[in-house]
Amino acid sequence: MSQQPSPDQPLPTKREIRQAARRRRAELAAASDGSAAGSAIAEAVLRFLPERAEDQVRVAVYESLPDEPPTAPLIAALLAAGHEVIVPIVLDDFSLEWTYAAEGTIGDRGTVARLPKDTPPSGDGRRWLGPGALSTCDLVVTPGLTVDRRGTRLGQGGGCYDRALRHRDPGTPVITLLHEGEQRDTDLPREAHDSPVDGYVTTSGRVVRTAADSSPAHRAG
Ligand SMILES: Nc1nc2c(c(=O)[nH]1)N(C=O)[C@@H](CNc1ccc(C(=O)N[C@@H](CCC(=O)O)C(=O)O)cc1)CN2
Ligand SMILES: Nc1ncnc2c1ncn2[C@@H]1O[C@H](COP(=O)(O)OP(=O)(O)OP(=O)(O)O)[C@@H](O)[C@H]1O
Repeated sequence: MSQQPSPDQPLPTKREIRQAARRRRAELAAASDGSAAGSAIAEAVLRFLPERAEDQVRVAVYESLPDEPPTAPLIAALLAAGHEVIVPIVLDDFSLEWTYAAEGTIGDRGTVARLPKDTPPSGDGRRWLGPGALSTCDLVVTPGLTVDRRGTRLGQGGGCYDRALRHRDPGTPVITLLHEGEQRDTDLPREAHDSPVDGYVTTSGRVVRTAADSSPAHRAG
């Protein structure tokens, strides 16, 4: 995405950018080869794993919705390599709760159906790991509609990841998955709660590290 702002037009709001990004996502998803995209993402994210990847690492991912860059092959590849994968459930206050992803259960949960707090886990042996589980991860892979060159990420607007990322270890890299073409050349609006990401991976398998930024919002919280 590369809309150039014109000097006499007001800057678009997050809401306007989000609406345009959702429309664009629907078009890109319809034109995308999901199977190639899933493999490209899995390969690229495995390459992004921190150095000690020969050991078991813990990675936070999410279960993708139909228009999103597909995550099922990534989750399967991480599990096959012996890593731990946690995925989020969203609670009614838009905070995220985490549970282990297990092969065979991928995609069978409503990842955006908000659950009342204190809902017991359903399914064999599943347990909640607590919102703080993100602090134990070696890599966090987030959803997002677009990311700019400074690493500002625009999500679905619930603020779920903005809240959740406050729990991560400041040294843990955070990357967003995008369809190729969703990256943004002009700056997104950044608010104090927005936690910039370290990079993004596209459905073409491109790994892009976003510029380090020391603005006050960086690593906020
Ligand atoms: N695949 C995927 N999982 C994800 C996210 C995402 O973007 N993609 N999230 C990224 O943050 C979190 C969920 N974000 C959410 C943001 C808004 C609403 C929401 O407003 N829900 C409405 C109903 C929406 C519907 O049914 O379509 C509601 O509960 O009233 C829910 C979840 C966690 N899991
Ligand atoms: N740490 C927080 N505590 C409370 N509210 C927050 C926090 N972070 C964000 N919010 C609120 O969440 C709402 C959505 O924020 P924003 O538009 O930045 O979402 P987003 O980044 O697109 O969504 P997401 O993080 O779910 O991908 C805003 O009203 C914001 O004030």
